[in-house]
Amino acid sequence: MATLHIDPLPRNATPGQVLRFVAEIGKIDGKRIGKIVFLGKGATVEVPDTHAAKLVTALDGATFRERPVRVRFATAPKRESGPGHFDLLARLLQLEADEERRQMKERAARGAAAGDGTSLTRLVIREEDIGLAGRLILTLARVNRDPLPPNRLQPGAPVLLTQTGTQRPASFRGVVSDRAERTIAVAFDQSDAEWPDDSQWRLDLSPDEASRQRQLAALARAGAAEGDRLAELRAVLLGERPPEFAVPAPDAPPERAKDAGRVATWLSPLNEPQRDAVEFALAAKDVAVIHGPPGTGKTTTVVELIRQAVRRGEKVLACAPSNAAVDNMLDKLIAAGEEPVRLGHPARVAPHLRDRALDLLVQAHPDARQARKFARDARALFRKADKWTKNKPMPGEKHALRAEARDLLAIARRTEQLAVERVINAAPIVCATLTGVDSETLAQRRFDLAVLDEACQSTEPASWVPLLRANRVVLAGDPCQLPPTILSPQAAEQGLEVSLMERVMALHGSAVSRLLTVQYRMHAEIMGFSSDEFYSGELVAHESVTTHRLCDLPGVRAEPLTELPVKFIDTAGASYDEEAEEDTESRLNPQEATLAAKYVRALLEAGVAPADVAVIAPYSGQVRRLRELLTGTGVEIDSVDGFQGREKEAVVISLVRSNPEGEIGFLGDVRRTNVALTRARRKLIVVGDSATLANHDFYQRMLTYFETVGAYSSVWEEA
Ligand SMILES: Nc1ncnc2c1ncn2[C@@H]1O[C@H](COP(=O)(O)OP(=O)(O)OP(=O)(O)O)[C@@H](O)[C@H]1O
Repeated sequence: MATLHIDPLPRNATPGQVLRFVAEIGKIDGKRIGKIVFLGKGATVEVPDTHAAKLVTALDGATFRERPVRVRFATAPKRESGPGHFDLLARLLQLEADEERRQMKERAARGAAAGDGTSLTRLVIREEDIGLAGRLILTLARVNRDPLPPNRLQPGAPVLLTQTGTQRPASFRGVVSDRAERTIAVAFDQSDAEWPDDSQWRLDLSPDEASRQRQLAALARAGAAEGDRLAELRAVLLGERPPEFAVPAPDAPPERAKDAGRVATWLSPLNEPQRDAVEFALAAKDVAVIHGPPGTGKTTTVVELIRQAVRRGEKVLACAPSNAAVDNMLDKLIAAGEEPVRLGHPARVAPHLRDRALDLLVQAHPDARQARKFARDARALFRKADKWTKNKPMPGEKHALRAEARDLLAIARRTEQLAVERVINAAPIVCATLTGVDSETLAQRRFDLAVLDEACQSTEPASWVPLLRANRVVLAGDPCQLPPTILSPQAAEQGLEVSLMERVMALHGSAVSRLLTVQYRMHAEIMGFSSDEFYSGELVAHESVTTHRLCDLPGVRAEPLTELPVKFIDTAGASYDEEAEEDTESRLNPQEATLAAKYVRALLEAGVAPADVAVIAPYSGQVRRLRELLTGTGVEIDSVDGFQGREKEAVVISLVRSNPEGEIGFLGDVRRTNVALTRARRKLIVVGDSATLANHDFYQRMLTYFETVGAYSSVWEEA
């Protein structure tokens, strides 16, 4: 097979479309084309050697969705080398920062204070508590105890708490640690600050400037590196040097096989392609990529890889772009018996995993207890020095006391730092978000291996933050699932949307990657559309899931709803019109929400456990409406982004868009829909308006698929 590179393509092009394009224009039987190795703003496609030259001639200059494409044999796409590349990324980060500020200003102007969901006003402090490793936790509520209005202050969000109604308002930076219908809890590092408790307060979302600074610093270091491991890794990741893999010498004794990545004892039951991927990644001296469609066990494989690396005495940095994805990996590592340390603010760690958070582990360490004692003693000395006002102390005595207190404080800080180092040094696995790999905590510490899960959801600048400390890197992800969120269209256009993983795959293709294709999640009919559309029909359902149904679960009644794996309910013609949500820019569709909620209740009535059901909507306005409708059911309701990497037995999707103009907004990024459609194990229910959706080829094909598998129904039949 030869490999061709086609670009540029629209970001929402699907593998199915690209393969059809190659087949039609190149006049070649679609079955003869191999797979798509990579798809981003360009595509790398495998084609038979005998047809390769002919295809390049036919396709080069042909138009794909009205834009001409360039087609050539895949060699490293040209990038500026070294500093040029990193300067460009730094400029794109700056564009993104400018756009973020512009949008915040615009929202503030439009929403005049609380209306845009980024602020909560008229708050009072209801409770004070100490938690999350000695932090002050304030629980705030509305003065009149009303429910909080819709807002974007999610747990983990950085916020600014400001006193209102005073001349010189105090303000404090914190992190949202919990949220309920009427209260919001915020964690503050300054546990001994003065809190005027009879005041009113406002909370504002504040931009995460620290994360951007870390990325800029990482880019500067990566660009300037010379003569060290970072410079070598950079050369491979920019395509200036081919990646190297350890190969066993033909006459090497069996015990040397592990040098080439061979695994003697498997720690979990992986299938053959997953084992091959682990060994391939262990043999990589620079970089390896593990990619595959939803549910093919990328995270499962990465967890085995990390454990095998640790068994070889290596230190591993396990990262992902979001807190949810890091926790997903952490969860699996803990379930496997590992004891990783999780960096980051404890409020951003899922509550059931917080005992692995660095701050909490340090707090329990004997050195840290000693440090707290030194700090207490120092404060006592300061107080003593301040008290001597009546009886005149000996000359210099106050000064000496203060000097002693300062020395003690310095010792306390060093002792605390030592405790941090000891906890981290004792852990072979450190987990963090990409930009949570902070230099203050990790100091000069290096890792043998950095693993980046959900790597396609990260921008390249963020990926360089952990790479600065790693000798080798393994990237795992799926270019057909969610891309990074970019606010600035200009930055996206100039390349910020292309993840490091996509770029590396485009550069080195299958020489650097292993593909997983057997999935362990979805019934074959749930999988079918996604497989044809995004994965050239290559996705295979493992026999343990091919025909599994909801009614096979204990306690679930057998009826059509639980026996059939897929159902699409078409709301066309029923006037279920979408609306813009008041106060935010989001969308909702109230009647569609009611219909989706009706199906959720029917599933629960049939005996499906609430924890096994999820409702997904692409718009946060609809998510909020569904949460209201399903309060108290225990069913999880979230946006697509909140579900990437996860699964449920039954999933109900509300597609929301329904308008006479046929506008589908960001449903147009079909990778988002791919994620939504591939979360269900045994039952997928989709509610949507075919009259709006069918204006778009992708959704037209989705509707045809639902018809083919007998899953199509109209809301009129349901009434
Ligand atoms: N070899 C295997 N044998 C049995 N079950 C497996 C195997 N590999 C993965 N699974 C199961 O398949 C499901 C999906 O695995 P995992 O979450 O690792 O996939 P993923 O590729 O990371 O998914 P996504 O693309 O959604 O992030 C999980 O329930 C996992 O336990």
